[in-house]
Amino acid sequence: MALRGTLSRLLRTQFSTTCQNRTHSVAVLGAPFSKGQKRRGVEHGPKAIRDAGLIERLSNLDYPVHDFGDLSFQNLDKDEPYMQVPFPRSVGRANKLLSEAVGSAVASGHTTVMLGGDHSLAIGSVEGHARQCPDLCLIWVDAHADINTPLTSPSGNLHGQSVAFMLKELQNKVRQLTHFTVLSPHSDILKELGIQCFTMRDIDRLGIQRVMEVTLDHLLSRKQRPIHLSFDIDAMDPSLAPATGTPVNGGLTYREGIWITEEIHNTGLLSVMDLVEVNPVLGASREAVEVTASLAVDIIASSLGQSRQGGPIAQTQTLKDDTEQLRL
Ligand SMILES: NC(=[NH2+])NCCC[C@H](N)C(=O)O
Ligand SMILES: [Mn+2]
Ligand SMILES: [Mn+2]
Repeated sequence: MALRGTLSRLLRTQFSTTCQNRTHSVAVLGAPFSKGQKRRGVEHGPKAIRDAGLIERLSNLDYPVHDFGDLSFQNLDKDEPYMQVPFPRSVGRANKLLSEAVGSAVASGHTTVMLGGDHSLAIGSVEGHARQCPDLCLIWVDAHADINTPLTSPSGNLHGQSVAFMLKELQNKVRQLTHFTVLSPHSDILKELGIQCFTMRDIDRLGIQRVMEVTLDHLLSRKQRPIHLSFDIDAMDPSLAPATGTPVNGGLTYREGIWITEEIHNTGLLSVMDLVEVNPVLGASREAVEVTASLAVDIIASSLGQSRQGGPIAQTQTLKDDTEQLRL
């Protein structure tokens, strides 16, 4: 009994250090995959984001950055559609590979950044993360709720179904995975499932500051949980992120996007983030592609603590300033 007690304490300690305190090092993982939808080009997302200077930008922050390069996804000769769903086996395989890669990056103690690729990759990314950190919470920033099923999907594409797959697949395996927040258009099913959701109208009404306050309170007030941020670049207004497959007018402003990521960074709980749906082939010009990719870099860097002035957010400096203000 005593031995079992000690062992389980030891395992608990290991588990909690794996899933907390994760700003020591960053792992970057490219996932050049596009078969969660039918348009070509989104597999070049990781290269476009790296070419826009991601690694250099992250290196200016305070911790070591490990670029693990791109996963290599094999092409399957035979991958017949399932109902309307194209490439079901390719998506399954890619996500299995990604799940393992994300899982081992998290287990090694890195805050992990997954560069997509299309948003079907969140299935594997969240699964790999959840295996290590079963009590994670998920923040989904997107112009779409991605909660279609093969029956309800207008396109059949799996990148519009990732959240549905997570709920279905993971609810038995990872029972605690009930803490979701989606920042995206309203959907009745989200309400029915008790998933908190903020639409652009909510953001207009409440302001992004209040929206993030309520979101983080909902997810973290009872318990500090590791955060999985799944950021679809199409959440940003198409004037800022034109090179993407399913743009929607009236998206987030630059400052709203950065506010979201700053607030997530400030929790100190970001554990894994996905940055998906940058499609360099769909940009109308080279400039459109560069603008989109460099916005992706800004979003990632800000999630990892880059201040608006460029350097890391100096926590101690902020504290000191506050104290001095109090003394005055
Ligand atoms: N990850 C994305 N960009 N998803 C777009 C989904 C679009 C549409 N709702 C569909 O199911 O096909
Ligand atoms: Mn989307
Ligand atoms: Mn999406």
